[in-house]
Amino acid sequence: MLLTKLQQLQVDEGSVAICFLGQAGFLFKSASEQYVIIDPYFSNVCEERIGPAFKRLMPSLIDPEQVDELKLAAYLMTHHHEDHLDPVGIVQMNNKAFTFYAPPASIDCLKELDIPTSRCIPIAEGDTVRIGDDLTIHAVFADHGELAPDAVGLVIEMSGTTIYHMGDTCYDAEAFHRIADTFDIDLVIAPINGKFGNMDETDAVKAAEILNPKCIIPCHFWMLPGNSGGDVAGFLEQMREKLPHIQPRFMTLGEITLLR
Ligand SMILES: Nc1ccn([C@@H]2O[C@@H]3COP(=O)(O)O[C@H]3[C@H]2O)c(=O)n1
Repeated sequence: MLLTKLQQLQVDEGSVAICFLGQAGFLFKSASEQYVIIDPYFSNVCEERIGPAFKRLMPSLIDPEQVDELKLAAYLMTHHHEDHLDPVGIVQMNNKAFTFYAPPASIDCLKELDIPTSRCIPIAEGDTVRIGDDLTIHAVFADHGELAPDAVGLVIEMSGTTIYHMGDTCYDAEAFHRIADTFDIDLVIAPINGKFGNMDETDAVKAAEILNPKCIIPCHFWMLPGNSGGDVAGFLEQMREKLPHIQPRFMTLGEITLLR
């Protein structure tokens, strides 16, 4: 149902539809009807592999098989942890007429799932990938520590907009200044869980001050009790007080918003 809604949505030139899938997962649709998915978490594999505190609280609103039917322009992953690279969901995608772009440890996981090498493109900080006329992906800094040394953030340019999905990262003012100097960012998607080295809501506000986007969407909250803290209300309050010129968009699960 959610995907039907997204497919029926008219996206005007110069706009991108952003659909929040929960945790760090997002699905983007451009005016030219290109779909890009990033870090979707479809299953409950974190509880199975890590333990009961990692049981998912929110249902997945999309089936991997349905996503497959969208004929994605790109399936992007910021790193290999299961809530970003869902091995259960990925093997349920039957046709797989799309390419994965992900850091090397993630590519290794895909190969273990028997995804052909021809469909796995490794990316690292500093890489740029152009896909057709209207989609460019830049792999940028992320610091997720020893848990995922090759983790990246991703800057996605599509339909005349620039979206920066920060991936899982700590706060690093110097690195964020470099990114702000390189890209004119419309939307930042920032983790706020404050666990396993990730930024919390205060860090996300400080990052927004440096990156200076038009709007910011918080993510990585309330999905897995063991790994999804995050004070959304505190984030919204701090944004209102400190950065009133930047629009925070708190998205509910399955919500679709238009970025212009
Ligand atoms: N006991 C644990 C706790 C956490 N984890 C993983 O560590 C990751 C840190 O951030 P993440 O990438 O959102 O996902 C976490 C778990 O997969 C794990 O594998 N075992």
